[in-house]
Amino acid sequence: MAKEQKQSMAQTFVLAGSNGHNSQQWQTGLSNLVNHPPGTNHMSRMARVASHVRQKCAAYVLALRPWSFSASLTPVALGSALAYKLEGSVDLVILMVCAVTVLVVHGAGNLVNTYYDFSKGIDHKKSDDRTLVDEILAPQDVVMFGALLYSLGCLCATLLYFLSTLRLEHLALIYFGGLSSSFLYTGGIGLKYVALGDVVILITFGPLAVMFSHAVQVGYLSVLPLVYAIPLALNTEAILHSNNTRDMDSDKQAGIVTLAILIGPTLSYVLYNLLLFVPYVLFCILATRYTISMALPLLTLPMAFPLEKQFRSQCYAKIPQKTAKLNLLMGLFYVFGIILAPPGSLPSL
Ligand SMILES: CC(C)=CCC/C(C)=C/CC/C(C)=C/CC/C(C)=C/COP(=O)(O)OP(=O)(O)O
Ligand SMILES: Cc1cc(O)c2ccccc2c1O
Repeated sequence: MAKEQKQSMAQTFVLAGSNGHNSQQWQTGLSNLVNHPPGTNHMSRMARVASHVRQKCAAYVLALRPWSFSASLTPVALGSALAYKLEGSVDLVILMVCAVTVLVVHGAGNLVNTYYDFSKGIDHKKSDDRTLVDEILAPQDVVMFGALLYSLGCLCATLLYFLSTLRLEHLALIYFGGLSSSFLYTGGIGLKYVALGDVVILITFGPLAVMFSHAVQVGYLSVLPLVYAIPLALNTEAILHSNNTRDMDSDKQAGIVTLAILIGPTLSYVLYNLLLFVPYVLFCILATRYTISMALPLLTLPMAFPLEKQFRSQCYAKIPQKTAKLNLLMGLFYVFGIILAPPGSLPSL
């Protein structure tokens, strides 16, 4: 094979990697490169392979939409903080494994969402999620990656069974509840497409995830984490609601129904404000009635007002991402508030 021919083959591979195209093309390019074509500089070949592996890895990480991960990390931190207050200590290994479990199930849910939104023609060139629309990854890559994450989640849940004293049936109930919600959000019956996505998010990213993280630490199920999850769950739902309000027109065209479509733009604005500001009202009540450390999340109020203003002006660009940033900070301050509360000062059931 002539040297120029091999170089053009390598270039095809470069293009396949950067534009995406399909994984078969990428693999063909890769095997051609690693098959040591004579006359090609070994180091530059290796550098190209390394660069493409890096590009592919970056594509997989971006497909997970990591900006949304605050939504699953804050409830894990909250559940562990509550366990710390109740039991006086937390097991850091359990905390880490629990965080990875919830994170990978969330990530898998995002991939299922990417796959089904694309196959139903809901995602388009102007969508936030263009992993498949722009051919950054092939649908088969997304399916395989999702299956890998679900398997990793099951492995972590098994590890948690051995690390925690929580009964198997309780652990399995919450874990598979989270796993099925993450799939059914867009897969199977597709709860998102029949205006039930908001309920799924409120439950999974709120009570379910907080309860899971609390239960693996203390070894039993309790209703306390469900109550503490309320302010955080409302704020997390604000992320999704802003997302759905932004996508209202394209979702309508695609023939799906979301809560934002059902209630229209004006009530959507009212709902976004409720989801954004009711948690602050709850923190004010907790701070004045119980302990001042519960006022810590109020430090994020200056971030909430610009979001309200941006939503009111119907300029929805990046509102979900900005709300997710607020979610992370509010969640962290909430957790610190709980940790710093004097013993016995927090409301208990
Ligand atoms: C308790 C355990 C073990 C796990 C819980 C783990 C969680 C939180 C699972 C929830 C997974 C889930 C429902 C993911 C869906 C994520 C989501 C809201 C995607 C956004 O979907 P769209 O509304 O289509 O947004 P885009 O328009 O940006 O695609
Ligand atoms: C991608 C994505 C998008 C969202 O709007 C989310 C909202 C709440 C929780 C998770 C979300 C998410 O993972």
